[in-house]
Amino acid sequence: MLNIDKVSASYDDVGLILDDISFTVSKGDIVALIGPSGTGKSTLLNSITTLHKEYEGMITLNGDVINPKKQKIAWIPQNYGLLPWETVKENILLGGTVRKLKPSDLNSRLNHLVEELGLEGLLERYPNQLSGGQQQRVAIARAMLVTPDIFLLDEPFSALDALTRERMQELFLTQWSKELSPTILITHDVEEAVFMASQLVLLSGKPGTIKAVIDNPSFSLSLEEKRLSPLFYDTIKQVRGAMETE
Ligand SMILES: Nc1ncnc2c1ncn2[C@@H]1O[C@H](COP(=O)(O)OP(=O)(O)OP(=O)(O)O)[C@@H](O)[C@H]1O
Repeated sequence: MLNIDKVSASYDDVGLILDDISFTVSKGDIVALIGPSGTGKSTLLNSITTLHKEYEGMITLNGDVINPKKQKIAWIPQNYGLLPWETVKENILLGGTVRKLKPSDLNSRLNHLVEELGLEGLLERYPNQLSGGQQQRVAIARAMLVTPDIFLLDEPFSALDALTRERMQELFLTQWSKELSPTILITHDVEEAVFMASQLVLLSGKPGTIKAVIDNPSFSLSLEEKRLSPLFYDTIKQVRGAMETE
């Protein structure tokens, strides 16, 4: 379980960005963080990865202070985080560095993802030779290469066209459901949040605080029926309503 306990984050030159944020993400949960631009969503993910260190409060994973050298964090940052001097294939394989897998297992996972994500023919290219959507799909492949202790997804599908985006949401959920790693998803798309998350945490204000926490009753529906279900639409309406109220 990922536990975020009374976290208040700041930047030296800017001051307080996030104020007293607490929530937990259990195995089997996907928490969507939604809220206006600048409420500190990415800062919270950066704090969990330990990249951002200016915060008070505690962030633990299964009771231990987070340590990316020991725990496998699959992180898709907003700028994709690809290494420009490595090829697409090398960038994807970086996702396997913490968990030691047999080369044959790693290769079959790689081949499966390359096919599912439509990356055939791009493996020897460098990131600057790819479109934004292609770079984002490489970052998704890297995050999904091995099962992590947690997924941190910062607008992971934002650069994809609408149909690819829906396919990637389904691909992620299908793979995720095999191991159920605690997951935080940042998205500006309410429909995406309700399609993917078991719980939605709404942030607002500057500094960002938690405005509402909404459980998603449509989470357990099958992928085939979810987008068509009244429960799905009712939840989207509920979330929009909560975002609009002061
Ligand atoms: N490295 C930094 N130094 C100083 N201020 C920063 C830094 N990174 C972010 N900020 C500021 O912190 C605030 C929160 O930024 P953050 O990116 O966490 O918000 P966000 O909710 O993820 O926004 P968005 O939805 O636009 O991605 C913003 O006002 C931003 O300008």
